[in-house]
Amino acid sequence: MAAMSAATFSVGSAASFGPKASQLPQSKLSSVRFNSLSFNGLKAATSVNCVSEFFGRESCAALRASIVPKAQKSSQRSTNHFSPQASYKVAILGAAGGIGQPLSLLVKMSPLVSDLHLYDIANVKGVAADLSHCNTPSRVLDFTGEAELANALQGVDVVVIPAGVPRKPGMTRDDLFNINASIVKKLVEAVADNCPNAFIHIISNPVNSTVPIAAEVLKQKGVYDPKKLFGVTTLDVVRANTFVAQKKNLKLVDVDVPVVGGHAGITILPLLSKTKPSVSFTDEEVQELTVRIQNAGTEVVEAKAGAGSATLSMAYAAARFVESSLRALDGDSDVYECTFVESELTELPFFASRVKLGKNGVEAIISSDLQGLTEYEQKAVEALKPELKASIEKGIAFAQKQPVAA
Ligand SMILES: NC(=O)C1=CN([C@@H]2O[C@H](COP(=O)(O)OP(=O)(O)OC[C@H]3O[C@@H](n4cnc5c(N)ncnc54)[C@H](O)[C@@H]3O)[C@@H](O)[C@H]2O)C=CC1
Ligand SMILES: O=C([O-])CC(=O)C(=O)O
Repeated sequence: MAAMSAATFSVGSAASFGPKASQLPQSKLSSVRFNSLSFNGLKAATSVNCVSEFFGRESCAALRASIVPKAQKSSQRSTNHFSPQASYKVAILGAAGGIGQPLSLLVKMSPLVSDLHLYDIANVKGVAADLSHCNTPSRVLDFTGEAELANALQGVDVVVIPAGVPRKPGMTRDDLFNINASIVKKLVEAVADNCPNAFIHIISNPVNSTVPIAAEVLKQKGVYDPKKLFGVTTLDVVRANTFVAQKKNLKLVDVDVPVVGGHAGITILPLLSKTKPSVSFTDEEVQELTVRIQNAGTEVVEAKAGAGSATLSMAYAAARFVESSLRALDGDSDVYECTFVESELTELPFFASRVKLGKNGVEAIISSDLQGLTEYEQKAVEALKPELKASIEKGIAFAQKQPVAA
């Protein structure tokens, strides 16, 4: 156990056992890199099994063998091992919450993170103390309350915002607007003042409105860069991949389903016809899978019966999006994710789709995803637009009614 927890591996060392990223199918890239996070301290044995899906048995045997000597060596160190790759600062605002805590743990495992800033209005000190004992590269700092918010954001490259209230059974995401709109507005004002060049990942619901609020705040502050503001919709892709793999009996790591539109009800639109690997669905399967993916958040809210909404799967999805952003910042030119961004793909000002990420944020919006759709998908794109438009306009109107202090 001690040896395992002391094992230290980097993305680079895992990758060197198998094909280069450019040799892997596109659909595998995020998962490869994301799975390799787990080499940086936790669950080494399980991860080796998982990664053998990509790297093959021989490579994995070599990898497994190499765990032991590295682990033995590193167990003699008394302090954290700082990897030369770890160079990015990540701030999580709402870090003590249901999403914030497991997300902080997953980001703590990233070999690309040098500093992890955990901010919340309460209870974050203990979370940070606990997390700081993990012998992975990043330094963990805690910040409590508004007075410490500016410090939490100094020099930060990626800001993740899961702050706000979650749904209870019977509520829509829009029912969270009255509380979460103000929370997001305040936090993004601070981001604009303290780290205006950071990538901003908005998790707080309703994402279809909170992202437009954030954009408006950044515009009012004169620092809006549409390429760096993201609504996190990765969980919709994660769910679509899981449900499709289960339904069609496919290997999970192979499956990639783009999900477009927004992040609420019918605005969540999985493009099943674009599933990779190519797979055919009956009309009934399309209907059943689409509805399940659209209602997956509600499925969790109901199962939790008043104790909140998705936290663990959301943390997993958000950590994947953070890692993808860090890889893009680090110069990886092969990073694609679905996300809700300013877009010209439709007549709406914001739309979720696959984008290519680069050092400066969104490098390209993958417009081909909206071409060659089935009739069902075309109709669904048209059907989601009125609701998405209303949510976007609601967010913009809210932010314009309460302009930020200069
Ligand atoms: N984008 C997506 O796919 C998903 C979004 N969500 C949303 O994420 C949000 C958070 O969900 P949970 O973590 O489950 O809620 P939670 O209630 O467990 O945690 C929220 C945290 O935010 C903190 N907070 C509240 N006001 C704050 C402020 N002004 N500054 C900093 N921190 C503040 C709270 O103290 C708490 O620690 C919700 O709005 C939820 O709807 C949840 C799942 C998926
Ligand atoms: O359903 C919710 O309220 C939380 C959420 O956005 C999701 O799980 O997709």
